[in-house]
Parts: sequence; structure tokens; C-alpha cells
Amino acid sequence: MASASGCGPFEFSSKYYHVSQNGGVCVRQTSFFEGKPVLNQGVGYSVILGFGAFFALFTSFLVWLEKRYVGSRHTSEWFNTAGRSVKTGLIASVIVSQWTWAATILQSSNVAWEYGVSGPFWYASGATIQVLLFGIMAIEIKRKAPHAHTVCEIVKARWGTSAHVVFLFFCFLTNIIVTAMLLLGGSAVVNALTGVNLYAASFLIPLGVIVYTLAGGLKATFLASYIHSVIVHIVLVIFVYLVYTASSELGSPSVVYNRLLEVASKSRTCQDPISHKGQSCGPVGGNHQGSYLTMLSSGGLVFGIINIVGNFGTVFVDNGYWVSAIAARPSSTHKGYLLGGLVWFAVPFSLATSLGLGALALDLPINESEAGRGLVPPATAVALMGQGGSILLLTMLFMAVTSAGSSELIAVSSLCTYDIYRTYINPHASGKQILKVSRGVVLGFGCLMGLLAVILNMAGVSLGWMYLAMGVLIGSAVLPIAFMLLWRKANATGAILGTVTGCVLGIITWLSVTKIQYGRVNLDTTGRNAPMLVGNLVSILTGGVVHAICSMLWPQNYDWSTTKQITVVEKEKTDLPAEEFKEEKLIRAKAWVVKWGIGFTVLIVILWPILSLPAGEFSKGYFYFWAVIAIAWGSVGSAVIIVLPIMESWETIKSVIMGMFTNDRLMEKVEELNLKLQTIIQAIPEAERLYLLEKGKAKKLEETSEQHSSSLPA
Ligand SMILES: NC(N)=O
Repeated sequence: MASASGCGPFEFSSKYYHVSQNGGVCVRQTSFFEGKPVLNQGVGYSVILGFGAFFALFTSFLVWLEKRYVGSRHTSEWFNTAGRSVKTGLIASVIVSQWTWAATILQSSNVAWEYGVSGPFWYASGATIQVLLFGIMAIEIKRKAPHAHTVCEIVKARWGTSAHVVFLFFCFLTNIIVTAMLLLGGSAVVNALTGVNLYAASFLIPLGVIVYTLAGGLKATFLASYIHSVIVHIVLVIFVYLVYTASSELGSPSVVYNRLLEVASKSRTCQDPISHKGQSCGPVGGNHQGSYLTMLSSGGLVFGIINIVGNFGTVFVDNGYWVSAIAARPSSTHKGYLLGGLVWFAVPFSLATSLGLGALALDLPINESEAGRGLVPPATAVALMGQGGSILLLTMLFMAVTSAGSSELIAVSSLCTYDIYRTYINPHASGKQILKVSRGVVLGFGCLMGLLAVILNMAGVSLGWMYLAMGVLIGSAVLPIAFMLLWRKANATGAILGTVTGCVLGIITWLSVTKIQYGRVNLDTTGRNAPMLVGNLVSILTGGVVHAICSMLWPQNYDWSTTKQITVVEKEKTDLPAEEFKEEKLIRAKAWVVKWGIGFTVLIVILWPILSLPAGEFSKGYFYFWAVIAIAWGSVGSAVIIVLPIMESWETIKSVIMGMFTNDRLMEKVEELNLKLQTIIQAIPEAERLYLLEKGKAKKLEETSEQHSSSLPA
């Protein structure tokens, strides 16, 4: 297998090997990046600051346009709930961008590099089902707490102050963990690719996000999220097609397949210096026949279980997903979550099946520490496209980090504003005061984000470690939070006891198993699969079991009357028809999302893996089929998430464009008139009822005349 250049096992990767000067032996590079950035620091700063400034300006401009030409009033309710009327496509795109973390791009490829084809699959399926199932919670919020602003407001209304304090702690912890992971991944990649100082990157990445979130609140983050989603999906499609169709180094599933067989070959020599400990070389431990091309992978499966538990925590206990559900119009909520989940699946699955497997197929000398920091996809992007690849990956990652980061900012801001300020400090706070506090927290937490990343980087915590540990820390709160909206009998004592004991027991088991198995407890040993698996499972199961037992012994028999009484701060005008809020309609929506949410969950975490087990080590045809699914899912998902929000908002876009070309004085008059009418309508509830009645009649008349004219012969 010696290459023509005389060094390295394969011709295609000989550039990563050299002949040593002293002993004349073949030596593999000890790492891919070797501490040398691919781009210069100027590019790094331009991406961070340039994109940051651009999005801050552009998003603030879009929000201004909406205010100016669509007539949105920028109240505290608008800042924190986006008017509760966002449609399916935008909600789906928001979910996709909110759920696309640095880890989604980086860690998914890391597990592809570790376990082969099963890694991306378990990453994607193990983190999609939570979003699909959260659709059920989303519709329950509309039915049982229609005026809530945060998940903790619902906790307090149902279970009182002690539970409120406990869940506030877990929600904040979730936001801190997610934010930390965003910045750990973001700063590591910016540093590796451009040489920008790790700590400077940690502080500078959140800057632009703070500005546009401050300016426009939730709606600004939604608009920015859409643009970020579009960019992430365009880059995703480029990488997927590059690996499987266009690249001169790989370029087809058949080449990738052959290379994956070669690099894992049993006859390959993997001793120092031809390869080093922690680099990919030869058969994979725990995989069927040591192959990368199999779903029979114990490491992949263990990762999958940890992934499922941890991601239940970061969806159900992250106030950001509750805020998005609250912002959605009732008829869009469930569909938005289902569509968002299905489209998101492609991000880790298609991307890591391309860039993660690509790293193996190119035999890149990535080491364990680089992989743990999330540097597998940048390495492949650089190997395939040079500087262009690194710029594309940097852009994609920056989009992911900033849009998920802005959602975390809003999540923390609404918790501080409604659950601390309005609940315990100033219960009669006016809209203006709420708005001021919301903005203050966005600024404060935005600055803290950077500090947090610096501390974690100094402590040596990696993205991969944090990703596996998150379920141990927050998993115990998942089932109690779900029971809160789904189970009448669920009581407060059980919720508190389950959540706290689950977390404590989870941590104790995690550290004990580490000590027993490896003899010492440090960042390396605690980050291994076995202790993480046990800790994650103990945490989530204890939380649920303790809560369930307490609730069966002392049922609360709750009717959701107090959660329905949560009040808004400022009454918003709404264009939504009363039909949207009807109980029968919401119950039908719930039945729909239960059916499809559970159906897809069974399909992607049970049926799909079971059906792929008999394949053993994939044949070339089977791998072809697998790659085609990855390409198709990535392409269709991208098309949907780019086009649907535009189609749905076409009327608004049209009125903004019309407005921009209409006389400014006229617009001012119309605005003034609009304000007067709104004031009258708010003062006389009867007027609003009559207005909606007239509007309904006019709409019906319009529909009838349209039907009439379309039935006329041309
Ligand atoms: N959002 C995740 N788990 O990538």
C-alpha cells in the first residue's frame, strides 16, 4: 500500500506524511492544523466584526421597515413575543436556526469521524425527536397558558414559588450551557482557521447579536434567524454536493465508500510514528468488523442515547423553545415545530455524512484534541477547497452561533424580566419598564456570554465534553416540565424533588462510575462514554420516576385555571380571527401533532436503525442509497426553509415594498389615522367586535366574487 511518493500508506494522503530526517522513517503529521491558521487574522476579524455589524444594521433596518410600513407597535409584548402571530414557515426557520448550534455543525462531524456512518445518524435522529415532540407542548401552551411569556411563569402559576425558583435555576443553567457551547465551538474554529485570539473571539462574536437583539427583540432575532438559516443551508448544500459529486479528491459515493474501507483496513500499520494515538487509523473499536460503514456500532449507539437524553434537556428546559411557541400563531405552532424538526435533521445528518466521513476518506491527520474542539469539518473543508472552504465554513458557523445566541439572549432576557422583575420586584411594571429591563438583560447577558467562554476555555473544557455532560446537569427537569402541561395529577413536591434529586444523583453516579472505571476523575475521564451514559440516564429517569410516584401518591388534580389567568402587560391589537383560538381547533391540532410527532419519532429512532442493522457492513449499493438520502434530505429541506417563509409573508413583503415607494407624507397621515383608530378600538371593545365582523364579511364577499370570476369562461 506504500504511496508512490514513498511515504504514507495511501497515495491520496501522502502529503500528510513525511520521511524523518534522522531515522528515515515515515511519520504522520501529529495534527491537521499544526497550530497554523489557514486564513490571516484580518479575515477572522472581518468575518466576526463585518458580519456582526452587517446583521446588526440590516436586521434593525428590517424591523424598522416592519414598524414603518406594516404598523407593528414596538411594545414590551412585541419585544418579547413578536405579537404571537408568526406563521409556520418562519417558525420552522426559527426552530432550525435556533437548534443549529456550533455543535450541530462540529460535533456531528466529530462523531462521524469517531464512529462512521452511525455517528451523523444518531446525532441527527437523537436531536430531532425532541423538536418534533415539543410540538405537543407548543399547542398545549396555546390551550392552557395562552398569555404566558415564559415556561417559568407557567410553573409558578401551577406549582407556586418554591417550584418556580427551582425551575428558574434549571432554565438559566440550560441557557448558560447552550451559550457556553456556542462560544466554545465558535471561538475554537475562528482561532484554528484564522489565528484570532481565542479570548478575543469569545468576546467579539456576541457583539453584533447584542446590537440587533437590543434593537428589535424577538422579531429581530426571527428575521435574522431566517437570513442565517438561508446562509447555513446554502453552504450545507455546497459541501454535500462537493463531497459526493463535484470534488476532484472525492466526488462520488463510490470513492468515499472505497476510501472508508481502505482507511479502516485491518492490514494497516497504526503504530507511532506512521500514526499517532488518538488519530483515526485502521479498524474502529466497537464497530462491526471494525468498519466505518455500519450501523452496528456500540460507540455510535451509546452516543445516540446520551444525545437523546441531553437534547431533551436543551429543548424542554430551554425557555427559548417556549418563547418561539408563544410567538407562533395558534394554527402554525405545531406545524412549525414538526417542519422545523424535519428540516433540521438534514443539518447534522447531511453535513456530517459529507464532511465527517470526508475527513476519514481523505485520511486527514486530525487528532483527538482537534476533534474534541470541533475541528473535523473545518479540516475537511480546508482539505477540499483550501481557503475558500475555510471561509465558507467560518461563515456557516458564524451564522449558526449568532442566531442560536440571539435566541438564548431573548430566552434569558424574558426569564429575568417576567420571572424575576415582574414577579418579585415590580408586579405592576408598565410596558416601558418591562422593555427597559428586557434590553438591560440582553446587554448584560450578552457581555457575560463572552466571559463565560473565556473561563471555560481557560479551564480546558471542550465542546465535545460539554455536549455529553449537558444531560447529566439538566436532564432531571425534562419530565417534570412535560408533566406540567400534560398531566393533571403532577404535583409541585414531586416536581421539585424529582428535578433536584435527579440532578444530584446523576452527577454522583457520573463521577462514581468515572472513578471506578478509570481510577481518577478529570476532564478526560469524565468525558468518556460509559460514565456519561449512566449519568445522563440516572438524571432523566430519576427526575421522571420521583415526580410520577409523588404525583400518584398525592395527585394535584389540576384544571389549568391559574395558568390561564397569566396576564399580558400591554393589550396588543391582533389580526388573528377568533377561530384561531377555538378549543376544538386546538384539540384537532394537538391530535395531528401527536400523531405525526410520535410517528416520525418511531420512524427515525427505532424503525430506521433497526432496518439498517441487517445490512451489517454496508455494500457499495447500500452506501450509495444512504448518501442519496443525505443529499436529497439536505436539498429538499433547504429549498423548503428558504422558500416557505417568503411565500407566507408575500403580502407583508409587498406592502413594505409598496410603502417604500409611496409618498412619505401620505404614509405619515395613514399612520396617524391608524393610531387614532387603534386608540378608539381599544377604548370601545364593541367597536373591535364590529370591525372584525365587517372584516370577515368583506373577506367572504371577496372570496365569493373570486370564485365567481374564476368559474366564468375565459
Ligand atoms: N442542537 C443540537 N443538539 O445540535
